[in-house]
Amino acid sequence: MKEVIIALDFASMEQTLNFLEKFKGKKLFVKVGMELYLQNGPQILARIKALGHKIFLDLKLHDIPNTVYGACKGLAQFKVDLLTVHAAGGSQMLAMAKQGMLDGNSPETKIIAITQLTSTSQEQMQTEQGINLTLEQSVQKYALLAKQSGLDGVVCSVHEAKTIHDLCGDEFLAVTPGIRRQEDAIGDQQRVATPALARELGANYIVVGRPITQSQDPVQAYQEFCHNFN
Ligand SMILES: O=C(O)c1cc(=O)[nH]c(=O)n1[C@@H]1O[C@H](COP(=O)(O)O)[C@@H](O)[C@H]1O
Repeated sequence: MKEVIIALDFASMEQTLNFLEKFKGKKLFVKVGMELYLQNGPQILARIKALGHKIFLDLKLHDIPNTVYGACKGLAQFKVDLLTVHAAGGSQMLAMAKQGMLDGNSPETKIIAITQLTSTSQEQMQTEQGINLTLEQSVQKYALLAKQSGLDGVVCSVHEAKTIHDLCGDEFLAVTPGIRRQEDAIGDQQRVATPALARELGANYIVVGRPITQSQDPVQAYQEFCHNFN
């Protein structure tokens, strides 16, 4: 299944609902990240769900295992489709995230791990995080850790998607942000790719924010991303 996920990086519920209205009832897969969730709370999830959209809840949880377990157990009630945690939290934290979701009775929520953010370059990773690997190796290491800890996939850039499937299997999800068409501004992203390259390298989902949300015609931009990815 290949789908375009729209990142709803808005501050308010009103802005979000106005944006979604433009799609005239089409069922979408949308991402609620920290900007929207932290200012509007869980009610934003209920509102979006009531419209029939699938939800990727991107909270990038990263804490001690017991705390992440409790957060996931609590978040299970919202029955989101995807949830993010940071692979850097370690194998025990990753396993406890999954366990929390199961104990909260939402086995259908897939948990995926952030490997290296698409805004991180290899040089920055090596100098600031002190990781003495290539970026590709670091992403692979985190992907294997996530897989061994029972997670459903990872967030990575398109450039790492193929090796992740080779290493972890085709069922293991590669969810890829940092998607830009030739004409789009790159902004704060580092490891970017076009939707066509994402298709070619086997990404399961592409996550697209500003090129759609800031577009003059978001519906048309969304359709263009879908067309080029599918
Ligand atoms: O977890 C994410 O979704 C994520 C991980 C990552 O490595 N890079 C990344 O850009 N994202 C998210 O993907 C979206 C990308 O937005 P744009 O750069 O506007 O397309 C944002 O909502 C980011 O929070």
